[in-house]
Amino acid sequence: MTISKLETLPQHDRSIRSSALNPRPILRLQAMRAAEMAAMKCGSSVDDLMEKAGKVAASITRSFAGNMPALILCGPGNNGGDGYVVARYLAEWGIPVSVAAYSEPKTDAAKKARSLFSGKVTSLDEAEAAPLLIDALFGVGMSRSLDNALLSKLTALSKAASLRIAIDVPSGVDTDKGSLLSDIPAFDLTIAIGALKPAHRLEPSATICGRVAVGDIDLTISNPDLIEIPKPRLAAPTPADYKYSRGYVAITAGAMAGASLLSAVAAQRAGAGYVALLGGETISGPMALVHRSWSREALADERINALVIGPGLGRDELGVQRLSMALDTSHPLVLDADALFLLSREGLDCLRNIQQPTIITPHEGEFKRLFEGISGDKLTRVTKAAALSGLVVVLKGADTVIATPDGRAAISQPAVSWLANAGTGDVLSGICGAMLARGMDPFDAACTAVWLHGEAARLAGPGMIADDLIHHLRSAFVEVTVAS
Ligand SMILES: NC(=O)C1=CN([C@@H]2O[C@H](COP(=O)(O)OP(=O)(O)OC[C@H]3O[C@@H](n4cnc5c(N)ncnc54)[C@H](OP(=O)(O)O)[C@@H]3O)[C@@H](O)[C@H]2O)[C@@H](O)CC1
Ligand SMILES: [K+]
Repeated sequence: MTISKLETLPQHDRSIRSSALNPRPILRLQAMRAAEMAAMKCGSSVDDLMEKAGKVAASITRSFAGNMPALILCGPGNNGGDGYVVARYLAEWGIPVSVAAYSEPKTDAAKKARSLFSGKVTSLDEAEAAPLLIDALFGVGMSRSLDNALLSKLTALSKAASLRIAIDVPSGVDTDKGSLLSDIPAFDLTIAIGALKPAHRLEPSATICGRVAVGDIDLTISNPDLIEIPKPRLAAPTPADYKYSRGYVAITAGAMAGASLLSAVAAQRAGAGYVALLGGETISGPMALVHRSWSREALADERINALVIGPGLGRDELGVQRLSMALDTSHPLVLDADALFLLSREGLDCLRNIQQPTIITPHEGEFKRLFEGISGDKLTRVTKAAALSGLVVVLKGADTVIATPDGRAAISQPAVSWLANAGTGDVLSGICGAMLARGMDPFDAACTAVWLHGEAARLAGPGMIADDLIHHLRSAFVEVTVAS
């Protein structure tokens, strides 16, 4: 290749700096029904969809459980219909299968599916336990708690089984809220029909679901407003990059040295080219960390691409002053920890002048203090909080939910429970800062940060502390880094 040809190679594409591979949509009941209707407009009947649903569920079941004899519990609606289709396929494949019905099928599609299954169907009372229990009682049409007789039968059959699989959602969860309508047993695998639902990712139902596999039934889902936080792809620095082009993150120090240091080192390990601790001269840390005195001039530095404030800030007068000065800048912001405490004390009105991209990362307690009047399930609360505050809200937890003021939202895959310890939130805010500083919009920045944080925790494993997260952030980074 000649030099002139080399020079005409495409420039570094900024879009690849933050692209994710096909996020998986999460469909609430209404969106699920809409996708079903859209499929029908394109020529699929409910029978077709049920056939696909049952076939893919049977196939996933066989991969998961092998030839284990199965007992399938079928309800009156289309979830029960899926169950009859699963039964037909498993029987065709030579797997011993018995079916017990809660009641006769009530929908046309379920009646047809029932009629095509040539095996015996007993009443639920007569059902005998099998090594594999398949729950096709109720799916997204579950409208109330299970009656006591049904609940105790389900519990007994579940205890007697070696493996438990739920079709679409476990019978007894609220599909949109992720709450439990009854005290149901946990499953080893849930086969989500067509797409994930909030119940597969929100607690407590996410835990009840066990592992989740999505059974594809060829639904077309465009521009979902709710997604699962995807594995990101981050471009490696190019030869043209230099420290400031990779992002300058300023971390505000304060009363508690360790927390702001954790946040700063996390920002460094999350790829920021330049990280400065403002106002934390006495704090040690890596030699590559820059220490700058707190001053209006330092804060006004136009090279700053993201300002993190809150970890270790303190709740005293100094903290209040620093927060107020930070809010007066035009830097993209990450507000966490003590900044959130002070905001809840001073009132959300302090945020009225904020125009720049801003992420807040409360845990449940901070969220409740900040948004006192907001109630409901986690997804609803975070969505309302984002609309009310005009900020990207990251409500942390085993099921972290991120929402934007314009109504988009994302839920994480279940996080490892070892993450519940001091300092892990400080690390997350530093990673958020690094992602904002590399120019991502705040929703993508928050999603990427939560993914990297969760992956670092998974890699760190049992007994991890916040410092270990920073160490494992590098390995998490390796997994998502693509050549530029
Ligand atoms: N989306 C798709 O594209 C596709 C979806 N498919 C499948 O359809 C499922 C949704 O089916 P669905 O709408 O018929 O509702 P479903 O969950 O079977 O339950 C409704 C029935 O249960 C009853 N019932 C409710 N709660 C109860 C309780 N506690 N105790 C007793 N009864 C209770 C309720 O009675 P009612 O409230 O009307 O009195 C009604 O009779 C979905 O999850 C997926 O598996 C695929 O087949 C095709 C493609
Ligand atoms: K079910």
